[in-house]
Amino acid sequence: MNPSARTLLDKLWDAHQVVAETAAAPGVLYIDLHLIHEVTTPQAFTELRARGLSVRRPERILATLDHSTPTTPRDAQGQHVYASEEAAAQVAQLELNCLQFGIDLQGWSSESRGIVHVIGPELGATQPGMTIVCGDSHTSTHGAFGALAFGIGTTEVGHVLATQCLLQRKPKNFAIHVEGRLAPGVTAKDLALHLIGRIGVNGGTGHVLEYRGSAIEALTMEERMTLCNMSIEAGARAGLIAPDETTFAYLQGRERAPKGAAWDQALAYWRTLPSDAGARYDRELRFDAADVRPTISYGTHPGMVVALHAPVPAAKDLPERRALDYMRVDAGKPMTGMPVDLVFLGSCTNSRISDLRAAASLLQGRRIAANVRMLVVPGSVTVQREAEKEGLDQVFRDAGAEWREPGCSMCIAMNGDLAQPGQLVVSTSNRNFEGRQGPGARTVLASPLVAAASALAGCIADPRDVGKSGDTSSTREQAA
Ligand SMILES: CC(C)[C@H](C(=O)O)[C@@H](O)C(=O)O
Ligand code: SF4
Repeated sequence: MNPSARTLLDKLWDAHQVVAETAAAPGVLYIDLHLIHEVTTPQAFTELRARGLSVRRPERILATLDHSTPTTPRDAQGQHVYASEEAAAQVAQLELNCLQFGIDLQGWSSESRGIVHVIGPELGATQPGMTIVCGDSHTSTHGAFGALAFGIGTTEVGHVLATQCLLQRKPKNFAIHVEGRLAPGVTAKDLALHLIGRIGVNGGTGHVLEYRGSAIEALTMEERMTLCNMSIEAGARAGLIAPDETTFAYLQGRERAPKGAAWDQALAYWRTLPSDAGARYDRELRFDAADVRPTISYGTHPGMVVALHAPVPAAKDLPERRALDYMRVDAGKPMTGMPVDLVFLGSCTNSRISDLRAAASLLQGRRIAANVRMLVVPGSVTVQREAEKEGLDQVFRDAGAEWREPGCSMCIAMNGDLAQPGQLVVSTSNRNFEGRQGPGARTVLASPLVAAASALAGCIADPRDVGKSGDTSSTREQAA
């Protein structure tokens, strides 16, 4: 054991802690990139105004509109149709705040607008070695690049706006080693759900999860983002993956990535970031990628998951019994075959181009079931344009799905996209608590492949069965 060996987290921390933490006080961490959106910023700007403060480094902020924005086209008068006055006011307020404080906003007219966690990487603003914060829990997504990225509260948003620094205590190191290869039809989403099922929704509390091993190295950047996105659902402060050639290839040439000599210099630094051999972790977990099967949630938190055809486990306590009741799920039976009302393909977990391609590969030349409504919501205008260039929008429309404008959409149901009470939604998003997708709505978290297969079958179905003769109806019979 080398006592000076450091983990990726240790290195990121050491490089950004400008005042050391003591037993009595947290340390001061310098923040490289601050992401902001319309929901968690209004009070922070109000506070700045009240104190007569300016924004310390406006050029270090990436601002976008995503949560409250409608995903339907403008009306006949060319106006956006907001779900509520509150939603419209949030958007107008961020527009005004950005204007007044000199912040560049990816607003309605920007070709770069989209879900904050989709556009950061897309623009190359998210880079290895950075500290990245946002008033949003799924900031963990950006850890896929070897950046220390985590969610903060609205008060802290104000601190970062004013000082570009944050008071923080260092989290602990938790290594998740995954060796081998995911089987065909098994995705990064399945891996994330499987992991949360294993360690629980509080399993990562107080820790940063560093995903390691051959199975992680084999993932694309978009798959790594899906995995890191859900770290917060395991209770972790953040997720991390060491930057490697896959990371560098993804970033090179992107709008905000370093160029020329600055690129070479950045690359040299980024290569020093991976955890040293012999570095010590506070906790470690190992499993084989081959253990992961297509996985879905059956309850009302992302830790209540089950392999696609496996029986739903019996409730262990009162909250679990309540969850099964709410979901109208029977213990002892598999989820496959359960009738589906809605399918949502979108959110910062699974709305990137590879997610849309995966779903489209199953929907191509087929029709979704008559009882199902399917919403396809690209994560950004960039994803939207690329999908349209490839003709994926037409594949979705021809299959009977709705092709929408980018935004958080039905992931959070604060923008007009929501399920009706009692409706069952197979959703590629990351949260499934009671009412998340609308009052009384029942959410089943799944991969884009499972979502597409379920849309086709009209009930929860296995993507590996699509195209096999008589498969989907036989799943339905099984349930009856
Ligand atoms: C609105 C925001 C504070 C919230 C979050 O922090 O995650 C949202 O993005 C969510 O997914 O629930
Ligand atoms: S897509 Fe969903 S999880 Fe992601 S930032 Fe938006 S509301 Fe939060």
